Amino acid sequence: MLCIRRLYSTFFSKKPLNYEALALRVAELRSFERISRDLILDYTKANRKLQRINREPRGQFKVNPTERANFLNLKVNIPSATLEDELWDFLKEHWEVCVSDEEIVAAFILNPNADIARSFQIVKANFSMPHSGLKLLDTVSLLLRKLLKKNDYHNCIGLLDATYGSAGYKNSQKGLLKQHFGGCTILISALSIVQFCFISMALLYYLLPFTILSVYGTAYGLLKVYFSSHGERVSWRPHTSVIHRYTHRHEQAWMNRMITHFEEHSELNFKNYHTSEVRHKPTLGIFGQDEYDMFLPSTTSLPVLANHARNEHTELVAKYFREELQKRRLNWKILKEEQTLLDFWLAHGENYEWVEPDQDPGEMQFDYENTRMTSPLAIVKDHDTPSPINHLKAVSPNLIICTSIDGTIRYFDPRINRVVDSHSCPSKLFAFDATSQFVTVGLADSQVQIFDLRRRDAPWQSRASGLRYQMTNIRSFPSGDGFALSSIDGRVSMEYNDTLEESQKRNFTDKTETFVQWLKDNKVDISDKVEIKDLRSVGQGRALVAIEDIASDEDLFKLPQEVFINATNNSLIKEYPDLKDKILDLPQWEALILVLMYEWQVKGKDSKWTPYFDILPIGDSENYKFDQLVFWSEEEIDRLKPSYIVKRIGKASAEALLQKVRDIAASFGIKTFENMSQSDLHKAAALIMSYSFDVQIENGHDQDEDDETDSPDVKNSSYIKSMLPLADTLNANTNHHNASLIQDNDSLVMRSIKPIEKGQQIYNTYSDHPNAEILRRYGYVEPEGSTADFGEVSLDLIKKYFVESTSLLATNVEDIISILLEIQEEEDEEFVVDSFDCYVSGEVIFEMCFLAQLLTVLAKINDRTPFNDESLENKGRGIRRVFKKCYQLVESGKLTESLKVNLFKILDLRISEYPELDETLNESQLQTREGMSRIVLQSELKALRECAKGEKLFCIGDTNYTFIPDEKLVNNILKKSIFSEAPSKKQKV
Ligand SMILES: C[S@@+](CC[C@H](N)C(=O)[O-])C[C@H]1O[C@@H](n2cnc3c(N)ncnc32)[C@H](O)[C@@H]1O
Repeated sequence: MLCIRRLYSTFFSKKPLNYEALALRVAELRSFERISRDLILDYTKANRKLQRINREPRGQFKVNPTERANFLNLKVNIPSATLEDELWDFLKEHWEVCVSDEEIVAAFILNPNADIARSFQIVKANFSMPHSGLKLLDTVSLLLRKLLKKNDYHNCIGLLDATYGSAGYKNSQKGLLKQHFGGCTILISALSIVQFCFISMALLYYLLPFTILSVYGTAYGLLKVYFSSHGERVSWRPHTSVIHRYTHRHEQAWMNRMITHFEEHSELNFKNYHTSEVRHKPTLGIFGQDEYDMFLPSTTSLPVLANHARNEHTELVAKYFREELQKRRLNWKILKEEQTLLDFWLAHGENYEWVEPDQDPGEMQFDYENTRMTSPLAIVKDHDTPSPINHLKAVSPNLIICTSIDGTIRYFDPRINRVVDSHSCPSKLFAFDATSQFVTVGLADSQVQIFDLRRRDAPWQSRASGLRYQMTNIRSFPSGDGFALSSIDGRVSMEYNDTLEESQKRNFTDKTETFVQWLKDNKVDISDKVEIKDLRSVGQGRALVAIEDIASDEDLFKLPQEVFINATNNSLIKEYPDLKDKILDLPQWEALILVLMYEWQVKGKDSKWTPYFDILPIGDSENYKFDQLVFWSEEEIDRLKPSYIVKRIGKASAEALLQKVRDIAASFGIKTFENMSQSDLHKAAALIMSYSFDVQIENGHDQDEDDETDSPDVKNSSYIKSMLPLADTLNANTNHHNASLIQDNDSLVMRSIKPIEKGQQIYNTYSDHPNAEILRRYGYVEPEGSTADFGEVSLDLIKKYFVESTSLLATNVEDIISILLEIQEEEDEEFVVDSFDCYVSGEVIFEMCFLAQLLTVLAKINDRTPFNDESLENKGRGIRRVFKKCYQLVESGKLTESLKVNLFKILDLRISEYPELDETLNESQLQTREGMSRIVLQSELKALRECAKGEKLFCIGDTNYTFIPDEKLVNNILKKSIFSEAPSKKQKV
């Protein structure tokens, strides 16, 4: 028997198997009495085997398919479709046997070549066959699975309707239920009758309904629990009966599978759902609100995913599913863990990988942390002193970016488990976010750096954030074109990733507009003829420009006292009235630095002057320009040599002043005032130096004289050092000065002092300073030269000249100078100073002529009667006589001929100390520190050369000096013995 069965089971598929052989075997089959299921199964296998052979490339028959079909007139290559048709015909011939056997049905439908309609037909027929006992193969499920693989949801649902959802099936299920119900009732009744034997009839009468009810009640409860679909994508709508749930349980199970499949294959799974829907919703409330608690994204909100183009088909299928679920009393529901993920996502940002549909989000987080804990080698191995990771984000399956507080950013490739790139930021890194294009980090000092992922070696942008305090978080906009920043004080700033230039421009203009509005809100009256313009392109920051022609003496704006910041108008004394006297007792500088620091640093954004600070270099990084000499490095300062400005920078006195301010602030006992940073103090001091005004208290505006060091206290001054918004927006230029600040009762008015044409800049004056001093105080230079430019000749150079060029010895010269200093004291005349100005007008300060005249005459006297070895007392006597004679000489409008020669030589000596200067500097060079140094040197050199021309050297004031021979003066002086004490008349007698 076994032998016959084996024979039957390989009747068709035995070797050799080809089309001719199979056809012969089928013909042979006609003679069989009864066709067994094994034979049908074998035929199916053989037929499919031939189809498979067709698909395989063949070694020997490398001919094209049409030729192959007729090779040697043999039917060696019958198309699969023909074979499949033949198989179908064969099955139909033996339909009854086929459809009653799941194995045959499965063999037919599982082949890739099987036609769906035929599969459908055969499965449906198989399903409708009455079955006794357990089915070994669920052909419906097999076909459903196959259809799902092809994403053929319509046929899936069609098959479901025709099988598990069909009325016949449901009725059969109901029948089954009834049978169970009947069976149970009989069983309970039988048990009750048995009980009857032991208890009284009356008791049975009461007990029977109770027993029946409790049995059915328990059964119902169990069924309900069993069919309440936990953890599935679809669930029964409320109030769906247990009977319905029971009869439709396969339908529900398959709908669940189909939807999960659809979501995963259409990339509509939960991860993508977040990115499409949730970000538009302010709360999570939309989930679980009603029974249709999961919405599929609409066409417009569907995410555009790189590899899964969204298409209308997806939309239609989604709609179709919704309708089908409704029909079946089913809901598409959110899963608990997804809700958790959603919370997690909202709190931590997206891009956390959603690996499996039922993955625990907590685990995902853990996994990432694990990445750092379990793979430290990969992450830190190329760093000697690794700092712990403070942020981490996966921007793609191939790239995880992690950062450390020390400013390191590392790029980790999870595929190879290695850090593939890393770089460092200049300071501590507090906040981070990344998109597929940009990495944005928040650093110390409110700096933000944005890196383009394609070029990570240098930041794409570095900028100051809009926030003052330490950043806590950064979140990139979903659109990727900007980010939101938060800081520890609870502020949030929104910023755009536009190009640096665009963003700076926007920031700059926004700040100016806010400032102008603030001025108007504070009753600052501004003429319509002026406007604040952006002149950064020419290195002048903000500036006031005429937008209409302006006549002389026109008011350009009027500032009420309320907008000034000074010792009497500030929040510090308003909030701490007890400090008022203390502050007024301070010198001007100390007082203003303190009140300014309080407004800027302690009050911060709560200060009334915030919009003003936002346009000052201290608050506007785009207008950040602290080029005053105190900010220059030693090397930069060296470029200013031989200008004597290098000796007057005043770094040490600035430090001392700031230390004093610090001590005073500490004595105030204000906690928030104790942590002033040195760099902020420097900025405040530099700001006051270049932006403050000295406002006269009684008699009008008194422009700042040199009060940097010894100013009296505020209370006893005739002026008060003040910050004047808008007035300090005006730049200055000694050549183009066209407006001045004038006191007008309680207000200050900026008034034009000459006609100003439309488009011209309005220039105030910062007093008449040469370029070197303008640079020291204000950090800029006038490229065409200041009208007040001068070069300088030092006392040391004059001494050196006389020692090297005359008979005077160095010690003698020193004695002469010390005696002259005494005379200077006695006579209250100042002619021995550290350096002498030589103006660009060609004039020199007269004191220089006078000193040189004295030394010239003394040298001539020394030629005749050397006095080097005389006692100091004797020298003093002689030098006093020379002083007197020279004084008389210059008073009579005369100088000696040798003085003229010596003065030219001294000037030449000074000029020779300057390097050769290349005259040509382009616009951008002019704005660099190097360029400005050169301008300073050029300005000084020009002044010295003008003087050396001699045209105005001896026209000092109203006097045009004439020259006499030196001998004449010397003879006159030496008429007496000048270095020995003249005997008194009494003694003579
Ligand atoms: C009182 S503020 C004038 C307003 C300033 N431009 C601004 O944007 O805030 C003085 C500062 O302006 C700049 N400044 C003034 N006059 C200038 C000029 N003629 N050329 C270049 N910069 C000038 C210097 O940086 C100086 O420290």
